[in-house]
Amino acid sequence: MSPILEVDGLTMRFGGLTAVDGLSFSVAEGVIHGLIGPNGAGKTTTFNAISGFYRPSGGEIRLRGQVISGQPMHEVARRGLVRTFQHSTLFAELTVLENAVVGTHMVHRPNLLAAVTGSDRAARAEARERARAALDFFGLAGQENERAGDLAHGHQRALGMAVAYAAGPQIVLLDEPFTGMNPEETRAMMVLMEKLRDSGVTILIVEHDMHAIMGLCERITCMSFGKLLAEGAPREIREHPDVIEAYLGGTHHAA
Ligand SMILES: Nc1ncnc2c1ncn2[C@@H]1O[C@H](COP(=O)(O)OP(=O)(O)OP(=O)(O)O)[C@@H](O)[C@H]1O
Repeated sequence: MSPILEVDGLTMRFGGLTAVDGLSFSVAEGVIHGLIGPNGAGKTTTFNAISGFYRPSGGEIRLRGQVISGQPMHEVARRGLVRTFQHSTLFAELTVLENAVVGTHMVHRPNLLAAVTGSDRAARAEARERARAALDFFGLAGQENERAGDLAHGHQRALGMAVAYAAGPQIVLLDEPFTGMNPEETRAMMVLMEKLRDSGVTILIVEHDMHAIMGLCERITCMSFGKLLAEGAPREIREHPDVIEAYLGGTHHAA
């Protein structure tokens, strides 16, 4: 099957520092694909470039063969690629449902104010329906009216995924979704991700929790110092001498 996402010679420079240096990899449709590497390897920068947060200094990013690099985030989202952030609750003061409604407007109507105030009745009802379906999918249906900031940590993370899912993406980029989770929350989140993948959404995930990454991903890309270091199935990556060396030689150790 042709890849849904292609990163082709991506380069990101910040002044004199090259954070990502000619990185190429592709993500097959319908899989959970991991992007790993020691601290400072360039993973978050890569995510920011793919999702339209940064304009690449060089290279090209393609979604289903169409160039998306250089497009703004809302346009990238409209085309079907949505990301979550490391600290993913969008609006702590809004209710769970209102947060999910904002997710639907990432692609259907980029006007946040209209999203929250709901100037147009039919569109608002439709957005609420999509938002409710997303909350239901992630097991948050009973908490629609709670303030997002009051949710337990694991539920806040699930809400971050529901907000992304409400946008109706073909591929989601998850940035360290297991940070701060206890083992039980991690397991619950892994089940949600598999459910998301099984619903037809491709997942690209940056994560330091090696146990979770190895258990979840069909394929893993490992980068180091901005470059591709190794790529393969979890077992190949776990046993790859360059990967072991990169982790042991750096400040971060694989669990
Ligand atoms: N906006 C920026 N301006 C300048 N340098 C940056 C910027 N963003 C990232 N960098 C640098 O680029 C390099 C890659 O950083 P990045 O955050 O992408 O790595 P990472 O693999 O996500 O690390 P971590 O696992 O610690 O989150 C680092 O040296 C970092 O200091």
